[in-house]
Amino acid sequence: GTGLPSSDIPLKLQSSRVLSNLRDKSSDLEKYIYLRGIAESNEDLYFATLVNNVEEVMPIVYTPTVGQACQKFSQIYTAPLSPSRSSGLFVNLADLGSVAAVLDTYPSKDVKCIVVTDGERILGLGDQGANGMGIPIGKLALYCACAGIDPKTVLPIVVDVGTNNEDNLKDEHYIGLRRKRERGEKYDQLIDELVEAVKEKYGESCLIQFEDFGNSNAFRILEKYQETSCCFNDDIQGTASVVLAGIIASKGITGVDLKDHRFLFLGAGEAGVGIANLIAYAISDETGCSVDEARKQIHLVDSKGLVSEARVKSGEKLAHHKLPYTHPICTDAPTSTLLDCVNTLNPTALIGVSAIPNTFTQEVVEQMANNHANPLIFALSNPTSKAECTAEQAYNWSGGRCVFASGSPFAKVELSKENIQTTWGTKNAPFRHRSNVRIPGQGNNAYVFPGIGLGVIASGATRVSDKDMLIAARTLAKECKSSDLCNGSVYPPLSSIRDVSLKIATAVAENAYEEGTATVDRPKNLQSYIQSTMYHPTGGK
Ligand SMILES: NC(=O)C1=CN([C@@H]2O[C@H](COP(=O)(O)OP(=O)(O)OC[C@H]3O[C@@H](n4cnc5c(N)ncnc54)[C@H](OP(=O)(O)O)[C@@H]3O)[C@@H](O)[C@H]2O)C=CC1
Ligand SMILES: CC(=O)C(=O)O
Ligand SMILES: [Mg+2]
Repeated sequence: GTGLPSSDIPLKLQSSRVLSNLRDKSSDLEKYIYLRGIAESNEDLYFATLVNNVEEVMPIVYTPTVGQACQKFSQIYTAPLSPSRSSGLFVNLADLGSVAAVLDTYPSKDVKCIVVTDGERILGLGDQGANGMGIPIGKLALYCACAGIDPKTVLPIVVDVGTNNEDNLKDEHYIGLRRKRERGEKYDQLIDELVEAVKEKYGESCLIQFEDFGNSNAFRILEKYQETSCCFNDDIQGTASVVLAGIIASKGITGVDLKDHRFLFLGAGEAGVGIANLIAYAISDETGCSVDEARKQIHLVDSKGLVSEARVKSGEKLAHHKLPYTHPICTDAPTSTLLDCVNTLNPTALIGVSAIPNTFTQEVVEQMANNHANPLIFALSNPTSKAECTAEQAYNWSGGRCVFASGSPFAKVELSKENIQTTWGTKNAPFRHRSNVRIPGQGNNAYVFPGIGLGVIASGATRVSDKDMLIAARTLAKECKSSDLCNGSVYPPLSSIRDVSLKIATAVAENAYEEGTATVDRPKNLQSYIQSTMYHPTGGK
């Protein structure tokens, strides 16, 4: 005998048992812990549960619950004594000089996809140090579930260089280095050694996704490795792609072309500047104007106010990534508050990536809705507790007329009849909301990074380009159908994510062949080939 129970329970049945146990748990964190246990003991069962119930289970393994799990990561940590696939790999400052040997401790040898964080900016929750491991684990779970990347080929990494989070430093259970963050040369050396060791061990086509680094490192690291290694920064580039997709798709509701929008961002960090740069690139690609010209219709607000030429002239040293957006603003125009900026700049789209909740106030949303028939209101900060406003607020304050998207999921909103204004839509809009139900789309990079990764891995691409992000955005936008738009969503349902990922992957792989970065011979039928490489949790003893 096998020593296993005698009845051979099919995976589907096991998975429905997991789901019913999950529903019995009293908190989301309990659900997270329960699922982590299953991931450790029965990978196929874990993925079957996630793949078949993505809308219900994703908010547990990913945002918002993963944020809470990171904050409690040291308390709930029960991983085995040696690194395992489901618990990831910690590369510490003390490993400088021997990072390759640390990679050798990982059970999988055929690694194709890595998500790495240094834990400094975990969602909108700030520095979580080594507890940030929840993020690479969660992101890679989505690679496997949403794009069929083989779980045997993924590697979650935390680069532990210390933390400035005092609560962690004081916590006796904290699993990370108990010191302040390394900011000097050793930091750069450690990242460099990791990138080189990955290439050496797993090859030039092993994909590295940089995730949730603080912005003083994120932009630098991306610039340093983008042209020489197979990598991208998900917060800068993946986010940009998904948001651009939502804006393109929103034309189906608003009738407004991408090039005719005026954008105002709350937040001028990785997500803000990443999105702004890709929008400008897309407008330039569509209209033939220069990227700098396109940037003139984009304004950013940071923690000190509107990013502008006046701030540079006053001697303020603005971060490098903000400089392309230091536009001249009429000096007597009020810009002290977000509401002032909305009045002065008259944006058609308001995009929140500040991690500061409740900043899209009733006045701000009402002003957007006074100015435009269907303003875009994207509250993209994660987790839910950091969202600039809720779906319900955005819809109610705009009389149901705004196009809303959020970083973390919000439930559908049913507007009371008297709260729906009849003046929605513009004469160009091919589609207008007709019902009082809104299903807000999730403007989260999870819609694109799995598909991009699948395309890169399947073609053996050795680089990830900004064009890949543009292509992924356009592909995703096409997958948003009128059945989605009629509920107010600018994204397809998450239940179709594997199909969406396959399409994104095919487009990205095609681009790798065009750009000459692919290393796998081009198959005759690219899409069916990529589909044939996708992992399906099938179980079996
Ligand atoms: N939906 C999605 O897919 C994604 C969502 N995000 C979310 O976006 C948020 C920001 O992430 P990221 O850009 O990487 O973080 P960064 O730290 O790089 O940037 C944060 C930005 O917000 C600004 N900011 C801080 N406080 C205020 C304030 N009171 N008013 C206006 N602006 C303020 C900061 O200003 P300053 O520059 O002056 O410090 C900075 O420009 C997070 O919550 C994250 O979860 C991120 C990636 C993907
Ligand atoms: C979604 C994501 O990557 C973030 O909030 O950081
Ligand atoms: Mg992130």
